[in-house]
Amino acid sequence: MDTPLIELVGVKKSFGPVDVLKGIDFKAYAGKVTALVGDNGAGKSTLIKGLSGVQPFDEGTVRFDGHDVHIVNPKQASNLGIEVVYQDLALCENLDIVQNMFLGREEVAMGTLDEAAMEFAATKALQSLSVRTVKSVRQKVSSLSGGQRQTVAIGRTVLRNAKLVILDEPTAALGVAQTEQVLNLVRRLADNGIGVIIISHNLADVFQVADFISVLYLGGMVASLATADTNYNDVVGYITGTKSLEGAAS
Ligand SMILES: Nc1ncnc2c1ncn2[C@@H]1O[C@H](COP(=O)(O)OP(=O)(O)OP(=O)(O)O)[C@@H](O)[C@H]1O
Repeated sequence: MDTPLIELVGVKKSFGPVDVLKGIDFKAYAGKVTALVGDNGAGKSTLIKGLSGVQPFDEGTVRFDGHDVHIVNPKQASNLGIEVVYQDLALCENLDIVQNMFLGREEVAMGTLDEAAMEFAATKALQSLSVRTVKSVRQKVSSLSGGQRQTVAIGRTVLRNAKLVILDEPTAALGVAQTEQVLNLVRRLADNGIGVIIISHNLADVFQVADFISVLYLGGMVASLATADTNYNDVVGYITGTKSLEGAAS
């Protein structure tokens, strides 16, 4: 297998006396979708916050594209090409799609915003994901559905030339058809060569979209599996702790 795009070795994080991540090993690959699953409180968000520099890890090694890195703030993560799409999506309702996709990184030409260039780049980013559900990139976000909003947030990561996109529960608030759309989008992100980590409580989504499944249980990584080599019941067993590390191909 290729060098992992991201590799964690022995990563730890504590809050006071509480050990939340107890020496985690984890890998995710370019062009692949890796699902990170685990029950409430297992440590998924803490792992993601460490990767995105929001809440740096206490100990352990982080390798990005084969190189040791120290991600201590979000800017550093972003410079490496790590983008997180949080559940709240961080979109501005009163701005249109282009404005949201360029938020804080607007292109300027001769002292004014280069609207044409931004519109072109936003359209191109959405086209690279074969997005057909958005009528106009000048639509306000307030007029978009939940699935379309996810599309905008995911498109923004493409525009930022992300190498690793982390999606926190991207389908949690969506109905069946929109979930399908977003999962297709997740697949296309990976097909474009981007490494994708998806956090989800919905195992049907996980089995549909993920190439690999990593299971956290009480701050430990109990299984790292190829989706093709496992099944729903086993993954539920790892999540609930009824199946142990033994037998896990981690
Ligand atoms: N800032 C903090 N201070 C103290 N404890 C924390 C802090 N952040 C997280 N924790 C604890 O760490 C544990 C893991 O939390 P985390 O949010 O990473 O879990 P999670 O797997 O993302 O759960 P969920 O699926 O509910 O979002 C929990 O027991 C939580 O209470």
